[in-house]
Amino acid sequence: MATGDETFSYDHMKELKEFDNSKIGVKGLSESGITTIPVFFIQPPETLSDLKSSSTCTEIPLIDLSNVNSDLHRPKIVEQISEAARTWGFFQVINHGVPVLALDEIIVGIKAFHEQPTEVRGKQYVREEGRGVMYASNNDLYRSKAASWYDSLQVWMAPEPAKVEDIPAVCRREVVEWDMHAKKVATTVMELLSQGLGLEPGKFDELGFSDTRLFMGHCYPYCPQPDLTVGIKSHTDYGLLTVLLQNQVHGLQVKHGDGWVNVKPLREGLIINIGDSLQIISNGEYKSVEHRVLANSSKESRISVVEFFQVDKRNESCSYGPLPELLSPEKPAIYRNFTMREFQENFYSKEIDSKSLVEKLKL
Ligand SMILES: O=C(O)CCC(=O)C(=O)O
Ligand SMILES: [Fe+2]
Repeated sequence: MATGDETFSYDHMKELKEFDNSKIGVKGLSESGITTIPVFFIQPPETLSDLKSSSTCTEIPLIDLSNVNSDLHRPKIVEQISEAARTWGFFQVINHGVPVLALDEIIVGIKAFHEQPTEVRGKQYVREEGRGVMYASNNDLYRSKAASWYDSLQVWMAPEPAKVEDIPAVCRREVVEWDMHAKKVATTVMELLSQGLGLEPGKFDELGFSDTRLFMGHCYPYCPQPDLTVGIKSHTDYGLLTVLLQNQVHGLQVKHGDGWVNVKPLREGLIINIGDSLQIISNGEYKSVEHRVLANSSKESRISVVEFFQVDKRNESCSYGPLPELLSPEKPAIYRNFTMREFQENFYSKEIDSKSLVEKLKL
């Protein structure tokens, strides 16, 4: 009989370490056929009650990039994309130029990685956040109050790219190619976003917006108790821009107004979102918006491929802040500058959460 003592003797850290050392990830837990999730995955009541808040049936803006190089159509696309970045912080692009084959291959490659036999995967399980290749469950496992139901493969693409031979063979070519495709799309989008602020298209390229690139291949396996945990808890992304591709399994939600909006899987679509750093350097014009992933209740794993873009993280003392071109007596800076050192410290000191960088820098 449960006496209640278990609650008091429960050692969160010990349980986390046992799980981490088992190297099986949540994929392994899911495959073991468990019907109840370990206690350390159970989210606090405030997180759980918010999961029940209704999601509206609106959708994030959809932007067609087919005529992006036409003088006639470009201004309209600039307007659409900057409006989406100002009001939603999230949008989906189609006709972005990435071949359908490449979209399919990266999803298949990441799925294949996560679906290798547990022992094979376990040999590659390593928690080393700052460089090279990492495969682990919950990047912030030891920094968060409760764990979430996802595993990820993380590969640093720049400024110090992981050794190609360290990228798992099942998805090596796909990951390397994806970096190129994601960077191309991000460049196009950044040019449009720059124009949307009234700046030269090449402004963000000059700043080196893609000098730091982090690739992540997430897996959200079936969760037997999706009402007690999350796929990824609500957070904003820290960098400048994120490019995201998902398979056909639902789960991603974006905060809009008081509610959550489901980002429906759209074959051939790429999801783009504004990160905290871009909210700051655009002096609040573009919004970095909270998003989360629900724990997956479908038998098929949800796979997502994410690439984060940021200025060179090695420029530790370099200072970034609202672009002077955007400031005027009517529009003074609303954020102070930050250095990459500060950015890095903030990133690694806490669990992924909401707006911490933006809040911290607010004047
Ligand atoms: O898997 C997703 O759709 C979202 C992942 C995400 O938000 C992140 O990695 O920052
Ligand atoms: Fe995110």
